[in-house]
Amino acid sequence: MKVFINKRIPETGITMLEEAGLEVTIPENDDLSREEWLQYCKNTDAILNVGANAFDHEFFEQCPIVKAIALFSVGFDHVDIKEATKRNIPIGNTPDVLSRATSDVAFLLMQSVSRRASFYFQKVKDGNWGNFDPLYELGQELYGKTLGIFGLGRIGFEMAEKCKKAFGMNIIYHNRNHNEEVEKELNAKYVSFDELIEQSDVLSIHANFKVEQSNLFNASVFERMKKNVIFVNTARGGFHHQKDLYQALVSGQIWGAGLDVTNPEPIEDNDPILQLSNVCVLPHIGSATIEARNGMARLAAENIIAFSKGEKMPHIANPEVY
Ligand SMILES: NC(=O)c1ccc[n+]([C@@H]2O[C@H](COP(=O)([O-])OP(=O)(O)OC[C@H]3O[C@@H](n4cnc5c(N)ncnc54)[C@H](O)[C@@H]3O)[C@@H](O)[C@H]2O)c1
Ligand SMILES: O=C(O)[C@H](O)CO
Repeated sequence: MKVFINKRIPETGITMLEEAGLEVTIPENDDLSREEWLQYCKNTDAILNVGANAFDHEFFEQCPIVKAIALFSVGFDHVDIKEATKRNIPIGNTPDVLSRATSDVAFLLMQSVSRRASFYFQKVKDGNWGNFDPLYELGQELYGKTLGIFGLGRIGFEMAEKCKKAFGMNIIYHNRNHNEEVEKELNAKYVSFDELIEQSDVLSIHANFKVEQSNLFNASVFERMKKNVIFVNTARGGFHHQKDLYQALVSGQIWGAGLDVTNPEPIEDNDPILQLSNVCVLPHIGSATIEARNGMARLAAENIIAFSKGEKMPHIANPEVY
């Protein structure tokens, strides 16, 4: 069986595939245009995909030979799941192995913004250490504050747990369903969306993205948040309206923002948000640790190998395919 991988992944995954007797193709140039990428996809049985290439109507029409797709990500918002399922194509993903690393980044962004760390680091790099000033660009402490989690799944839980342990934060959450275990374990309280945005001192997004939720966090939501709120998004940039977020930050309607994901991605070079002292932006590095990336490679390879043996993929985004 032929497997196309569009970008090199940790060796462990490639070795697993080769030892399973699969024919692996990885292009020399791994920065493929859409056309080049489609060309490779047309000639393969299975795809191990790194990145946000859209598996949309065009893809499924042009690549009828593809029988299985293993994503090198937990998120699958770039895949038309209905269409894949209709065509009996299992879509594998990589849950759990990146939850710690991604929640670490949410925690890091929260702290970086609360103490203006990236702003001050830039000043030092610019040779502008500055004099001790009792009133200049002060941070705020997180002890005992309220953390609101939007989407309390695997990553949201780990973020809530860290914030509880490190800062004794009160946890409120809004999710598709109640999670009684989490309520008991972290003394977390389920709230409505309105309560979440009105009561949080830190609001951290961890839901999986669907296009219907584009720009859910927009001007009308930012204006109802607390003035001291730190807005953290490590889920998908599509959840927030980038210009409305800028306005809310620059007008002091909200206190700060930590973003590992932006809208659009990559962020535009001239996005004025990059000039603000109350913002920290990272280039989508949630899962960028050796441990998480090795785990992702292993899970993605397990998915492809299971498929090649006629077995169910063990980590799957569309279990209804079986
Ligand atoms: N920044 C990164 O590098 C990075 C890394 C990994 C994952 N992610 C993102 O994080 C997301 C979450 O990953 P996970 O493993 O925790 O997923 P998960 O499925 O375990 O958790 C998502 C939770 O969000 C809830 N949810 C979805 N839509 C909602 C809505 N409209 N209202 C309320 N709750 C809603 C779901 O019920 C679920 O409990 C991924 O889908 C991905 O987009 C980003
Ligand atoms: O969803 C994920 O796993 C990350 O965002 C990497 O794409």
